[in-house]
Amino acid sequence: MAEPILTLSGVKADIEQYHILHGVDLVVPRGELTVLLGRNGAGKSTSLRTIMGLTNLTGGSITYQGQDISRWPTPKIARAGIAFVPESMGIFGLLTVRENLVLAAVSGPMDEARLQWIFDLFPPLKKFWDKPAGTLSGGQKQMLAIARAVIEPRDLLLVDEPTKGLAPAIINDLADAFEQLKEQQVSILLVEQNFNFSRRLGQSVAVMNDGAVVHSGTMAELSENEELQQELLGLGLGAHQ
Ligand SMILES: Nc1ncnc2c1ncn2[C@@H]1O[C@H](COP(=O)(O)OP(=O)(O)OP(=O)(O)O)[C@@H](O)[C@H]1O
Repeated sequence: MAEPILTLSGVKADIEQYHILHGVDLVVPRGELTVLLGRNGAGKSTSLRTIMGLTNLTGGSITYQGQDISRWPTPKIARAGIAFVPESMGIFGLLTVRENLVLAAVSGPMDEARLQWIFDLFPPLKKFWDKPAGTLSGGQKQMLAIARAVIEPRDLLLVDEPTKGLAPAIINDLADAFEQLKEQQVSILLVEQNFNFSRRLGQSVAVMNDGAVVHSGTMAELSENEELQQELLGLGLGAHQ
């Protein structure tokens, strides 16, 4: 396994009076795509938010590129190179695709070579460059949200359930784009519920249940073991969704 870019050790987090994360242990290897799976309410989104400093960490530690970022404020975490695409995507519907990307490039004008790289990853963004983002399809909006996150170089990309509500053909386009990001050794932590999408892309996998990671290993191992899938994810034998 590659060296870790991010390590969560015994991470606990509360939302208001509720204890949501009960000691999350998670390793994200550098240059790989790691999938965080688990049923609804297992704590996947809360784990991403806690990494970004958006949810109150009450115990344990988060180490990123050798630094303890557990108590860092969110802007400092973002500046250190972690990009976050929340489930709500955070794009501006009334602004054009171009304007959405211009606003995301906070350090200065967009880099032309990087923009070309983004167009290669997500061709619809070039096609709809001057269209309001609100008129894009669900999959294209997701592409724009990811493009905003990587319009400037980032070391780690956190993406929360990009396939949610998307048609199968669009999910396939999105998987192709993630394949390309993977080929370029971008470190990615992907929260997902769609097991077929996850197994196609994931190298490492962690499964959460009730606020903790209950399994971690290679995706190849989980992908081959239907009993383990049934036990951890409640997937019917041979019935992958
Ligand atoms: N704002 C909140 N107030 C109270 N409880 C919350 C809040 N947000 C999340 N929770 C609870 O925290 C737990 C974990 O939620 P989380 O969204 O992290 O789960 P998840 O694994 O991402 O699931 P999903 O796929 O449904 O988003 C759930 O029991 C949820 O009800």
